[in-house]
Amino acid sequence: MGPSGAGKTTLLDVLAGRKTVGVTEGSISFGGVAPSKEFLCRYTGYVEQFDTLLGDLTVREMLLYTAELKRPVAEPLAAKRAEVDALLRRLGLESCADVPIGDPLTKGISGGQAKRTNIGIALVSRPRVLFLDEPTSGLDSCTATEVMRLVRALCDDDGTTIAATVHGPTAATFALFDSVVLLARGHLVYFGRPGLPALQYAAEEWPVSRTVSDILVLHRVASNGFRRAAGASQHSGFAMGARGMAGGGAVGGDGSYCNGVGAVDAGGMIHHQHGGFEGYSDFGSVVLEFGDRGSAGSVAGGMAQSAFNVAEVLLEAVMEAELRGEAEKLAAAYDKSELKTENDMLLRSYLAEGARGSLVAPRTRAAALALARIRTGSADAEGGGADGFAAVAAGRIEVLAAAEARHSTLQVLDDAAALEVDRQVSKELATRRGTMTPWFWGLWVLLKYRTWRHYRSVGWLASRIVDKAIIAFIILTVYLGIGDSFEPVNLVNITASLFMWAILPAFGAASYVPVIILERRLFIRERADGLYGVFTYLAAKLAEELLLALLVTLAFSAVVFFRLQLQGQWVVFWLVYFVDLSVGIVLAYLVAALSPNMDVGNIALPSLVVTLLFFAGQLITFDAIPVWWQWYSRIDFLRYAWGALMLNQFEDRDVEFSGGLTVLQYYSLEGANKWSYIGFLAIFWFVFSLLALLALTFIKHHKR
Ligand SMILES: Nc1ncnc2c1ncn2[C@@H]1O[C@H](COP(=O)(O)OP(=O)(O)OP(=O)(O)O)[C@@H](O)[C@H]1O
Repeated sequence: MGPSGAGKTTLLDVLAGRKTVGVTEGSISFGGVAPSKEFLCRYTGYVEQFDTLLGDLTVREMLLYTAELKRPVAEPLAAKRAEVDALLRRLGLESCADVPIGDPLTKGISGGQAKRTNIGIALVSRPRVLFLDEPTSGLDSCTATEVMRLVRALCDDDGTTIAATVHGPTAATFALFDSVVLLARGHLVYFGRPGLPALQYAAEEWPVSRTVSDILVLHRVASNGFRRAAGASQHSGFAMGARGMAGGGAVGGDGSYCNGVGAVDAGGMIHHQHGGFEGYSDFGSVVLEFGDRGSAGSVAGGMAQSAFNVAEVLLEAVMEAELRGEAEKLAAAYDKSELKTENDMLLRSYLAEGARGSLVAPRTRAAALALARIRTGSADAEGGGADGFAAVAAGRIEVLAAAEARHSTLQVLDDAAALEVDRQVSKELATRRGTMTPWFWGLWVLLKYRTWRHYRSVGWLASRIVDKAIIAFIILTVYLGIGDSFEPVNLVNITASLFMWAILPAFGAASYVPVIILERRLFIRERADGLYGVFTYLAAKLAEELLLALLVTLAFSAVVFFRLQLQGQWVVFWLVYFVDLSVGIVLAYLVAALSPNMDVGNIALPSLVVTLLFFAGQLITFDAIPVWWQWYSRIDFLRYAWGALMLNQFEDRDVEFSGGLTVLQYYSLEGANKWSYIGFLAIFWFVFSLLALLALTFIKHHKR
């Protein structure tokens, strides 16, 4: 927890191995050892602050898609379905299971449902650790509490370790956490229990001004009971109680705190016996009850009640310190505190215990601390067993906590199952594979869920067919029947029609750029989640596009070739068109992978294609190109596409064209082989594919 910019997401990213920029110091241990990238991909889940879902899938499909990619291939589909159904039930998503998720423009599920779907995605593979970045952001307080209760249940029921960032939790939400890391400007200012203990710490250790007076009062009330608090406080006039505390009462003061609800007399305090206050929980909040003047007994009559959110007080205090440029002071106070000494001891104990220690970590801090003393061989504990422990407990830890700690200790030491868990975790930590499924399975799942859905989407299909249909229509109507006329006046028309046929797929490829850029956030998340590798992703994208391109090019090339009455082989005419379009698509992917954003991507590809036009051989013949530009013509794939079409048209009838030169001589194509040219085109496809693969793998536009 911490104010905006405190470093919450940064801390989470560092822990989850998702930080891509900056220098990180220190070390991170999972189960006692530094985690590998592969372990983090496979055995941890990360729910980002913003939704990264596939809008055209339903909630159930989204979870099943993830399950098929993240759970073992050997597991039958029925078992995966059952797991997804159980998750839907658990996450309260049954009512919207078959509703398409939607996107900002097409309303699908609600914000809370989307958040729960994201959590479901992270849970599909039953991760050891679940990271949640502001899981409650954008949700109303009721839904937020509901989501966090669900998360708490995951921890309680499955033993999943949860690390979540929260910005301004409700009292109820705050109470769900076992411990809180409070950050300010990237510094750790508190690490311990939430609620009153945190308040107590703040009151004692933080050098803050205004808020501290409130904190102090509360702290005294909390730790010493009302009697002493009343005596000490000149600030507040309120009656107060917290569930689980010794009692409640009205505290006299000057009324400054109680918003004019009616203060009791200064210095006066009356006990009241109103037990069982409606606090949200032991540590989440303190309930303030503003009573009638001087009459705490009449709690029922005319009483105003207000919940005091400890998280809010802490945040307010931290923000105040930040505003005064004193965040470092809070951090320094923590560094010197007894709390830090205790935390360090706990940490050493967990590290020493490794996987077993962290998995069987006791629930309460007091118990954990007692355990730590035993584990680290503290003098008190060396007395042995329960007695030794009781000695520790007698000092600073309550007897109840001692019993709990002893129980946990016995569990740690005696439970054979813990050894098995230990072994299992060690195996997981040693994993060398970031993804669960082989590449061909990943490819199949991507095609099954995403491509199949695209192929049923009119919008998706239209964006890939209509442009080619329009071009084919124009070429058809403009150049109709010119292909078999070898009159000198018609030769330019033929070369021009072939030129247009060769270059337009490259221009049209601009429409494939957004696919990669718009999906970038999803791709990064799914890759980091270990759903698939870059090769699988690229292969799926290309398979999806090339299959459609195959059908579209077959249809349009047949109509154009025969209606224009072009010469040569139709199969060459089609093949050039198909390979040319494929090169354009993969070039678009390469440009998209290199482009930091849509603006750059949109301008980059058309600009590049324009430069290629100049050197394709039709606007200026190869021999006429200045020598220092000829290299560019050699690596211009459009030159080979158009060249192959020209060779197909004229190789059997190379008529005189200009200046005593035949067509192929004039365009420097004489002696060239159309199949070699098609082969060159194919090489471009492979080279661009490889470059796109490298760019997608190594270029990280997403800085976090
Ligand atoms: N320990 C640190 N050392 C140096 N810089 C840090 C540290 N922690 C965070 N930062 C920097 O502070 C900035 C804010 O961090 P971050 O986005 O993690 O904050 P946040 O608490 O998640 O904010 P918000 O609530 O607005 O999302 C980032 O530029 C980050 O790089």
